[in-house]
Amino acid sequence: MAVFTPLTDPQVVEFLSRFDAGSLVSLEGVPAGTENTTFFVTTDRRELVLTLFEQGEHEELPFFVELLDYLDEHRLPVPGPLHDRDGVALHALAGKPALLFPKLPGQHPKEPNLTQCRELGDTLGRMHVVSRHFPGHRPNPRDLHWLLPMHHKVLVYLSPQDQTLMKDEVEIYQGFFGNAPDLPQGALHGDLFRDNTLFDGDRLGGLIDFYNGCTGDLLFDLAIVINDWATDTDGRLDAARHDAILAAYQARRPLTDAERDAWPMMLRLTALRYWLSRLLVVYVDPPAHDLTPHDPEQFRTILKARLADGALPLPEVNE
Ligand SMILES: Nc1ncnc2c1ncn2[C@@H]1O[C@H](COP(=O)(O)OP(=O)(O)O)[C@@H](O)[C@H]1O
Ligand SMILES: N[C@@H](CCOP(=O)(O)O)C(=O)O
Repeated sequence: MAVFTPLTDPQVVEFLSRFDAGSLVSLEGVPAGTENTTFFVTTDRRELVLTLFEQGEHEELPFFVELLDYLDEHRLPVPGPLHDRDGVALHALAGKPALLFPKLPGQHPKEPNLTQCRELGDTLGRMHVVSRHFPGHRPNPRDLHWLLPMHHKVLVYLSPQDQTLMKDEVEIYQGFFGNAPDLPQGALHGDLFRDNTLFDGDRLGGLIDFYNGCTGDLLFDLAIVINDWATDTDGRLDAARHDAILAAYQARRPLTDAERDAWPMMLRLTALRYWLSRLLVVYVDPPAHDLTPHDPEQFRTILKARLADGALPLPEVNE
């Protein structure tokens, strides 16, 4: 159960009174969240989601509001936050920063089919076309600049072989990305796993949970998607899902030559990024609340599979 901050009906009634969103009918805590407190709020006019921010840098919340507003204005399927009658989106509730969102339709796909993969690739491609012009700025909090200092913190918990694997990988990324290949930049989701999407059947209802959102290499976002959406249980790439996502993505935004060169390395870097962030949660900085952490091993397996197999050929782009 992940309602870290309970709310009463009168608190929510008072909160809703600032918005043109109708009157409270029901309030339901959402068990699925892992970082923030989420409620489904039904009013006599619409279905909403109320998020209370439990952790993270609260001063970064205006960036997320601007990014979601921007993507919503460009007709991407994201929950554009509701603004009150004075135009303000971000408020405090029960002492926590709070945002109200439209409730988007659908469920998280566990085993996405090829139509869903195409939808996702198409939407991410559209998003990256518009996000290149997003004026905001937030450096990627999980890129190589983060890997470099943070990987030292977990080495002591790893077997000698895994220590070597992690150290060697970070050094290789430093050599490759340190020489700064010229990769297209823009705003990223930063964590676009299946459980941060909602599908209503084969229709993409929305992309949610933008709190890893940042600006940086667009390729980083795409590699996270492929490692989560197109990987089999043994960590190896699933060619059909891989091709469906990448063909649809590239129909919107073909990869540049520099991105094609960097692709195998970016798949490895983003796999290690999650191996490391999950190890940090398990060994170094466990959450205050009692939730089962994600399994770091899954991303070690993915990294080893990318090393053994390399990347699959990128599908041809139809001009
Ligand atoms: N706009 C939305 N529309 C529909 N469901 C949502 C929306 N936002 C969040 N949810 C639901 O709430 C759950 C938790 O939200 P999320 O932002 O992922 O929280 P956390 O960051 O704590 O993991 C999601 O898994 C999803 O089921
Ligand atoms: N989706 C991630 C969790 C978010 O990553 P973090 O670096 O913000 O902790 C996962 O599956 O590990």
